[in-house]
Amino acid sequence: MIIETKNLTKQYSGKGGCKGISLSVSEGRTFGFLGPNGAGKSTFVKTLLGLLKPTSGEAYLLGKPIGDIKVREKVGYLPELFRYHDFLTGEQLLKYHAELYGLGKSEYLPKIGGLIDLVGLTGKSEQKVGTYSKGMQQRIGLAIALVNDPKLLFLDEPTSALDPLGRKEVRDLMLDLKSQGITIFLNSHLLSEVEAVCDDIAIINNSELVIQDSLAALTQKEVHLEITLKDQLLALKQALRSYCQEVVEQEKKLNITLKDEKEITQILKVIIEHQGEILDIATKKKSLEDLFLACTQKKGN
Ligand SMILES: Nc1ncnc2c1ncn2[C@@H]1O[C@H](COP(=O)(O)OP(=O)(O)OP(=O)(O)O)[C@@H](O)[C@H]1O
Repeated sequence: MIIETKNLTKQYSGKGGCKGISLSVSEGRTFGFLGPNGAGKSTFVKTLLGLLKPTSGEAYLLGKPIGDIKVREKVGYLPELFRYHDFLTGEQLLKYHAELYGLGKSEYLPKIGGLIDLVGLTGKSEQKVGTYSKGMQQRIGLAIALVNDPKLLFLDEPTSALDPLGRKEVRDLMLDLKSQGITIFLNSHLLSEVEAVCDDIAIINNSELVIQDSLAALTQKEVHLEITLKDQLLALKQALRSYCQEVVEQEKKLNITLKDEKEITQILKVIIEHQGEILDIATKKKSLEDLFLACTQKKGN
């Protein structure tokens, strides 16, 4: 496991923060960490990065207890509330962070230009960061997070300041980094972004972990089928009940829940065998939004 925590707790004077979080992230995966505002996401990430001291519990990055200097050299971080040195140019800022990572000039100089291009700041590297727009500042932050060629990358709301085109570019960049085997820990409120790039997710609510699994397992198990028939057929409904997890009837509409989409063909066969005439059919898979709402509305949010 590249990240592993056991009952990790960080509270502020006994309140807020994150509580008793036990989760694990496998190497090479893109992990989405979700939760409502104030749920404890940033606290958890800052604790893993050694920016906050845990109140209790254990945490390991790359197999070593948090705080290990050698491990920090392999970790990249884009904070949620980024604020950089206004008086430096983009290029100077990147060089400064490369040196903070202990990289020698011969290591970092050849890659500065490539990083500037990668985050879409071509032609802007000589400009002072103080004159950058918020989106440009977030882009330079992303370049800083990549300057040490991290094995593990923490991105806290990496597209919050970007326009739709910029969001797509960063999404593609995340997919590219993933294809290079980099593990990404992504905090995001944009569920469509999480659905597009993440393999696994965890949802945190009121400081506590509610759920953790692969995105596919959490969102694609059940299929909901809504079928409108020309006539109500009692024998058909009875036959369907023996095949489906759940059949709810609303006049001529049947709302059917199946364990798997492979069962759709069988359902259609049963309807045809019973001379049922289908007027309309729609399928709906459980979305990440449904899951998020179910997990975060339970405890009174
Ligand atoms: N420095 C602090 N002092 C006191 N309480 C804090 C501090 N930082 C965070 N908290 C509290 O801890 C809880 C979790 O905050 P955190 O910033 O970790 O949430 P988050 O999930 O990242 O929220 P958001 O999605 O809004 O960024 C909140 O109740 C917050 O008020």
